Amino acid sequence: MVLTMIRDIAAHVGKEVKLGGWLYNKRSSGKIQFLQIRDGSGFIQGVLVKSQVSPEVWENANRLTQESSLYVRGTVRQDDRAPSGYELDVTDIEIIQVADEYPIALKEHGVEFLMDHRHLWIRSPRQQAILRIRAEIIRAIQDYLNRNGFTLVDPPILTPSSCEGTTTLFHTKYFDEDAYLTQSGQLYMEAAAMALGRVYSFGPTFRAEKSKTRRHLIEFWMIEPEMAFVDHEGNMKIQEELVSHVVQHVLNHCRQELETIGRDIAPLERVKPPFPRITYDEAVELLNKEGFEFEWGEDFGAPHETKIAESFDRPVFITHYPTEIKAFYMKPDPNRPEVVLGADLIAPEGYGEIIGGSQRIDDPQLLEQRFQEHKLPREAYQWYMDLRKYGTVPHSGFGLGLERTVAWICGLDHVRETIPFPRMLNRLYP
Ligand SMILES: NC(=O)C[C@H]([NH3+])C(=O)NS(=O)(=O)OC[C@H]1O[C@@H](n2cnc3c(N)ncnc32)[C@H](O)[C@@H]1O
Ligand SMILES: [Mg+2]
Repeated sequence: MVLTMIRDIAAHVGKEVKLGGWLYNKRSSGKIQFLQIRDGSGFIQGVLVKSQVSPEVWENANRLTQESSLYVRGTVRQDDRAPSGYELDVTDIEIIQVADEYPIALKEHGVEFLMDHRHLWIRSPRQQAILRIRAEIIRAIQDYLNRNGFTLVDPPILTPSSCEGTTTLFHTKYFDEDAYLTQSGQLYMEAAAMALGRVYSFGPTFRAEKSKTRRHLIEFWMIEPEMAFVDHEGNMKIQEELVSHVVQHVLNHCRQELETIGRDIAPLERVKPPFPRITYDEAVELLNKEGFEFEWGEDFGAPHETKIAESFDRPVFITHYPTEIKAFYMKPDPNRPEVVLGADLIAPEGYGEIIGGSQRIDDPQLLEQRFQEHKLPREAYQWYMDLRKYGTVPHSGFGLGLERTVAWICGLDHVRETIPFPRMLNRLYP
């Protein structure tokens, strides 16, 4: 008798197998019970015929409650009517534990209730499907970057300074020094790029954002490629190739999961390079034509990004933002210093910014000037300044927000479903 997993059941048609799993649901028609069993790798229906099993086994089936854990033995039968294509003719049930009354019954629940029970909610088919797509997106990102000469480099989580402004820093003590949870691995990736050429980091980043929106998390995961000798346009080319590769990978490997969550894949099938590029100036003009009263120099909010994206059938780069509203490290356009050589990538369908990136300042004098303008503690950035003194080169990079990318590709309403245990304003549990 082989102990197998539901994902491998096709290899055992006609044979008796043993499965370990949980009872997802059950129904009975008097002399026959239908057990929906899940084992983490999939779902299968177990059919129990009263006349063909011992009274003990039949009684065990009666005792099972939602999410009870069990071993079940039976013969695998191919059945095209079954969602998985197979059924199990059950011969034996060994109960591991009869679960207490399961709080997430198979009916609608409020969001806060589900979030309070996130550690159980992730067992539902929909949440399993989203987490599987998230994992495939991570796999596709690493596949693309590893195949294109990038080296994974891990930046520190505890840092002495800010990267993306000082208003969203998480402060902590580092013995008797002040430290901050990383907002972005970028500055360290710039150092790594001067060593290894093309690098990327993939890890959690932290922003003490007081924003309670469907796109903001307090702890989110970011992929941050950094490339020596790559300019602004080269940076965008890599981004559009990466995002297109990821979407295609999900379409090729996650059809069942996309179906489970009811995702319309037509918008995803249009995600192919090159992506359109629109300058900040052109975007401001578009918004005003569309009835927004938008002033040059302001930053775009979600409604603005949604309206801009509606003019395109795939993700769109907005380039050349005003220098004043962007981070200190962004290289100004030599022909027009009031704008920077950077871009945000805006996803369609109202998902907004999924990537922020730019070419970096490589001139030591200009960087010194920026430290002063942004009132940054100079000593904490001495190492970063050294990169401009010992062989500075043109270089660029970007940060892809994993959860926003998952939300867009899955077509979800809120980023809370994109991460196993979301950290949001007023949510630190479970
Ligand atoms: N290496 C780099 O060049 C990255 C750069 N230092 C950076 O952090 N840019 S970013 O602030 O726009 O954040 C990048 C992306 O990170 C995501 N992001 C940024 N902030 C959040 C929050 N609060 N929640 C979820 N996702 C977030 C979003 O997709 C952004 O486009
Ligand atoms: Mg940004």
